[in-house]
Amino acid sequence: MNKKIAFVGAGSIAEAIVSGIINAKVVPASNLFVTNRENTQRLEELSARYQVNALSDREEVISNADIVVLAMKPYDLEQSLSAIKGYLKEDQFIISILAGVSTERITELAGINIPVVRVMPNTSAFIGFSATALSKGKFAKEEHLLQAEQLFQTVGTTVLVPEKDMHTITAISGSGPAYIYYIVEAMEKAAIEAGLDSNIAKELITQTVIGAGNMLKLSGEEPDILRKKITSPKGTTEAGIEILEKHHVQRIMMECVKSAKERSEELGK
Ligand SMILES: NC(=O)C1=CN([C@@H]2O[C@H](COP(=O)(O)OP(=O)(O)OC[C@H]3O[C@@H](n4cnc5c(N)ncnc54)[C@H](OP(=O)(O)O)[C@@H]3O)[C@@H](O)[C@H]2O)C=CC1
Ligand SMILES: O=C(O)[C@@H]1CCC=N1
Repeated sequence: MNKKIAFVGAGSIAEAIVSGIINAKVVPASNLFVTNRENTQRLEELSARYQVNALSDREEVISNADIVVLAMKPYDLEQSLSAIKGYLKEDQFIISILAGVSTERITELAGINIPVVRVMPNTSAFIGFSATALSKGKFAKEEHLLQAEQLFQTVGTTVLVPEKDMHTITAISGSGPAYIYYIVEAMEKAAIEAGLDSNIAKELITQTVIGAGNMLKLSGEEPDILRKKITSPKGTTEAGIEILEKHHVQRIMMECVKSAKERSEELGK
């Protein structure tokens, strides 16, 4: 892709995407520009690690870009856009990865009819395994959506969705890896508490998660069927799942997603 891409925000998700794009060799590092608010040490770090153009000069970063990726926290958006809006042009387009914030709000803050594509990736972009959802705003055309999709296909799988679904998607696949890590943390603690060597525990648990993920993707079977195949009558899994059922863990997970979705809605206000 022969486009210059500017990241405004140089945090964990910006790095995951930059790393994924560079590994996929679709956009050369020399076409990637990164800026942030004040942390120059972070910019130096990214420049050394990925050979991208990591610069404090926002004007240089924005005015040379074809695509501007907004990657700051939602509550920093207003201040950030007011600092860069003077350099934005209608022949560029914005990709926003901010949780909760609508394309309409971004256009309003940008103050020009610039195309905006809203994207929700996750940090697995770092290794090319993001699950990314995209939707286009009022001024975005199919070509913008297609370019954004092509870009995010380099860091994982993509789906096109109506913007109204973005809050739910943010709660499911944007935050989703964190829920899995949370469970992994607990499994590791239990294994170590039971006397297992921590490296052995980590290796077994990581491979278990990878295996379960690949089974979901490749076996064509529903998760409850896969689970039942592991659960022998009066066996170990049954004993474990009984505790999860007793504590209503599925219902708690549903509440977790609902709460994350509600937070996404709040962030957009
Ligand atoms: N982390 C994740 O898994 C995901 C995050 N997102 C979304 O991505 C966004 C970023 O998240 P994350 O990477 O975790 O956040 P981080 O806190 O890691 O990074 C935020 C970045 O924004 C920069 N920033 C803040 N204010 C400004 C400003 N005025 N101008 C330019 N840059 C600014 C910060 O710079 P400085 O350090 O100099 O202050 C920092 O580099 C959020 O909106 C989040 O909703 C979406 C999907 C997944
Ligand atoms: O926690 C957050 O708000 C962001 C959005 C999705 C993942 N991290």
